[in-house]
Amino acid sequence: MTVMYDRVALIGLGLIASSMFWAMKRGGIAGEVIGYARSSETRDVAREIGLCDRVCDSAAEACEGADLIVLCVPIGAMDAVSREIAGALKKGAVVTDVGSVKRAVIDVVGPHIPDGVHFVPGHPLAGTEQSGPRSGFAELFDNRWCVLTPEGADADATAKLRKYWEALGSNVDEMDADHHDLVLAVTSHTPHLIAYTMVGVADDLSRVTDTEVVKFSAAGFRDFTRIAASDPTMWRDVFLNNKDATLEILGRFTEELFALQRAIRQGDGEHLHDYFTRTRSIRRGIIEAGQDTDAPNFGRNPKP
Ligand SMILES: NC(=O)C1=CN([C@@H]2O[C@H](COP(=O)(O)OP(=O)(O)OC[C@H]3O[C@@H](n4cnc5c(N)ncnc54)[C@H](O)[C@@H]3O)[C@@H](O)[C@H]2O)C=CC1
Ligand SMILES: O=C(O)C(=O)Cc1ccc(O)cc1
Repeated sequence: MTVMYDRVALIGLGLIASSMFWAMKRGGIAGEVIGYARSSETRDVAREIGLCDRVCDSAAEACEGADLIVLCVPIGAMDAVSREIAGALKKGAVVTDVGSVKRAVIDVVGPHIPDGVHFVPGHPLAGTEQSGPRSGFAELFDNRWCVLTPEGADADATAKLRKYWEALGSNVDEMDADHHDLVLAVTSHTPHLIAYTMVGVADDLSRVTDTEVVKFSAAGFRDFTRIAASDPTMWRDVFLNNKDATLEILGRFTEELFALQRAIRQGDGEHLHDYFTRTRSIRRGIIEAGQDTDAPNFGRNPKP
């Protein structure tokens, strides 16, 4: 139990912020946690369930005197909240964020950060399809990666934020923001779009009833429906703000899909078999690296 920051401000009180709060409480990592959310309903829920030591009615008030400020709002709201808090940030404070896209956040938040305040962008690669102040839990970040994209930010501020995420349970890596956005386009953003599409296709298919879809959902499709139940605002903002990388990956995806479509039409079993053999090795690689979160022993593997 080591207090790393005397006062932490969480701006936006949804899945990620509430998980951070419970993880901070679990580890005794923050002296005091102050919260703010835009809607009064969310602030009322937070007060009711004891989410944050104090909940403020303005973002600026929540940031007064804070040593660490974490922006936990959808990407599209990052500009507005950083504008709101800029005047309240104390010298030496560290501002970070948890947004799923990094370049766009750096572009909109960076200009509002005053001299003497450090901005170290971040992204915990951990989440669920749930959202809102009641959805968080302390274990969310355990054994998951958190990527920091410091781009020349103060080395001490970055090193301390790294230790903070480790104290929350994560493994931490550093990356260039554009590279982060490309990696996430492959591993998270495009897969979400594909899940949204497949569930949309099932919903559109009038010859198969909704009841049949529910009744006969195989495990793969059930995973798609879970992912496609993710927060619409958050995911709209991800695609609007990681446009180039997502479009590049989608272009490659549709090319491969067309090739598989042709192999099916032409009865080219060799093409299909070779392709599926190659993709199988990716899954095996994930399991060998101890990153299979579905495995019963996940989280009990030694940290890499
Ligand atoms: N949900 C997930 O699985 C993950 C989400 N992220 C990122 O974390 C951030 C937050 O996501 P979640 O916690 O899932 O969202 P959420 O929807 O659960 O919570 C978002 C919070 O922000 C508040 N908010 C929205 N607009 C606001 C504004 N203009 N001013 C102040 N508050 C505002 C909402 O009222 C809500 O309290 C997003 O940027 C997302 O890309 C990162 C990793 C995983
Ligand atoms: O629920 C899932 O499967 C996720 O993929 C969660 C998630 C969503 C967004 C992120 O930026 C990181 C992780």
